[in-house]
Amino acid sequence: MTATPAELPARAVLQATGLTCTIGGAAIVSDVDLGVQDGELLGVIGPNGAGKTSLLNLLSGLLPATSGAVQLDGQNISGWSPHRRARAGLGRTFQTSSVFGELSVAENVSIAAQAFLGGNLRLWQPATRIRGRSERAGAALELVGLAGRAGIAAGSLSHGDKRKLELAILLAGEPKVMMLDEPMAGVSAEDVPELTELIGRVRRERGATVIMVEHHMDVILQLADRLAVMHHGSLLLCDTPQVVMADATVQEAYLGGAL
Ligand SMILES: Nc1ncnc2c1ncn2[C@@H]1O[C@H](COP(=O)(O)OP(=O)(O)OP(=O)(O)O)[C@@H](O)[C@H]1O
Repeated sequence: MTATPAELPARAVLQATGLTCTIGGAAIVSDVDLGVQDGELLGVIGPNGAGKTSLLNLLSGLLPATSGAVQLDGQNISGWSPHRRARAGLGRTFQTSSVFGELSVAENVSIAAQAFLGGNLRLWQPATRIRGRSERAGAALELVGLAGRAGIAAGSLSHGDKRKLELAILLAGEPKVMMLDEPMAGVSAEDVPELTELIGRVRRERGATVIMVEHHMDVILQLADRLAVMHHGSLLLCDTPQVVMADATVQEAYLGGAL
């Protein structure tokens, strides 16, 4: 009997299989099987040192895998450089802010849009390419609410606004998968709700597929469709937030530690 669409497994845009990284004899990520479905927000949680950032680094190619595979849209991208993975649609932000402070807000986003459209940053460019670049950059800045501050130096933005700019930079590259590494890190408590709302809006308006590492449980519970729990480099559990939060092993893993 043919399966109905509802019974068919959802399509994983990004799939890790047996992903392992051993450094100096220690497995910092061990045999992780994890798929991110089209349009979902997958939260990655776990105590400090559990391997969350290392998992993102393995997916984005910044850390070489000892074994295992990564597939993007069904294509095996294992062994590809970080740059090639980014060009193929794996976008990434980092725990620490990574904007060019001397450049304007608009220039920061323009560079990302240019990289997506291809070509280099030479002065002479065909008018269509310049238009495409500035339209993409403008739309991304509009979405994150920074269009009115496009001309100011990125370095003069508040930490929360720098995080918004990083999102705009990511969006301008139109990634298939957005990987956010602790987007709330360093953001003041009063800016957290606005940034949380923004990530939710980006998902709704762009249909974005997101993997997000975050320690703020209130944020992750508000945004995530599923939660992957890392512990000592292994994937402890991946399920709905309700199932994960009720799981005795997860609660034990966190006993005495910050979620
Ligand atoms: N390049 C590396 N060389 C050696 N050890 C590393 C390297 N990168 C990470 N580790 C180790 O791997 C473990 C996992 O680190 P990772 O940063 O991935 O954890 P995390 O879950 O993101 O932690 P946090 O929540 O504190 O950011 C840690 O013990 C860390 O010291």
